[in-house]
Amino acid sequence: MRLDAESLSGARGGDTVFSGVSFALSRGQALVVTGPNGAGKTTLLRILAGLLQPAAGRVALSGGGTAWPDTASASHYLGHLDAMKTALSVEENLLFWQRFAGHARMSVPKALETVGLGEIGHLPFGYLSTGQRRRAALARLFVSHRPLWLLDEPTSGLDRASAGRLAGLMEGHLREGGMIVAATHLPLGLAGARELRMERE
Ligand SMILES: Nc1ncnc2c1ncn2[C@@H]1O[C@H](COP(=O)(O)OP(=O)(O)OP(=O)(O)O)[C@@H](O)[C@H]1O
Repeated sequence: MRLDAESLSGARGGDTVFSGVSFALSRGQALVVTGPNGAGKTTLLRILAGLLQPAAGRVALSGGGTAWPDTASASHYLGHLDAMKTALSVEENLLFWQRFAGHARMSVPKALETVGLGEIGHLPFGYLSTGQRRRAALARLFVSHRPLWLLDEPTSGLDRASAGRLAGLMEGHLREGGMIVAATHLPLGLAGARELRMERE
């Protein structure tokens, strides 16, 4: 499987945010996207996820077969917001995501253990601390399999131990042949990841 971004431009509100972004990613590879606030990292991730149209250029996923014909179907997109309902329990939220995304992988309790939240699946999501919310959102990556992880500031709100745990989980995904594009202001601890530095236009 291979992800190709060719001469991508991104625009928001009619203004060009970035242009001429090209990269290729194969199984087992990660790209870390860095740059100042407003450089277009989130815009790029949303284009890769199929949530925004590029202003120019194209995104192509090859080798995904009928299960993963494009990046929208092949990816987990983890944005700034945790995309969880505060009134539902953590488990209920994750069950929803598992049914929605399909390709069930781990059970919800197992995914919660994986992110170190084994004890609190029964709590309403709204009761969780900032870092616990982020970890619960990260559990979405494990309840359903998607080969491409698109992660926007994945360590935001995480303590050092949780960030280290996430680095290990991301490396596990790469070892299994997955791909990761992650926007970040902080080092993610991903050995061998390439960097795409974005600047404000
Ligand atoms: N919905 C929108 N309408 C108009 N402009 C937008 C919209 N969303 C983002 N922008 C603008 O697009 C530019 C790029 O924003 P983006 O969120 O992609 O940057 P970023 O690199 O992810 O920043 P940060 O590091 O702060 O998360 C910014 O100037 C922002 O104000």
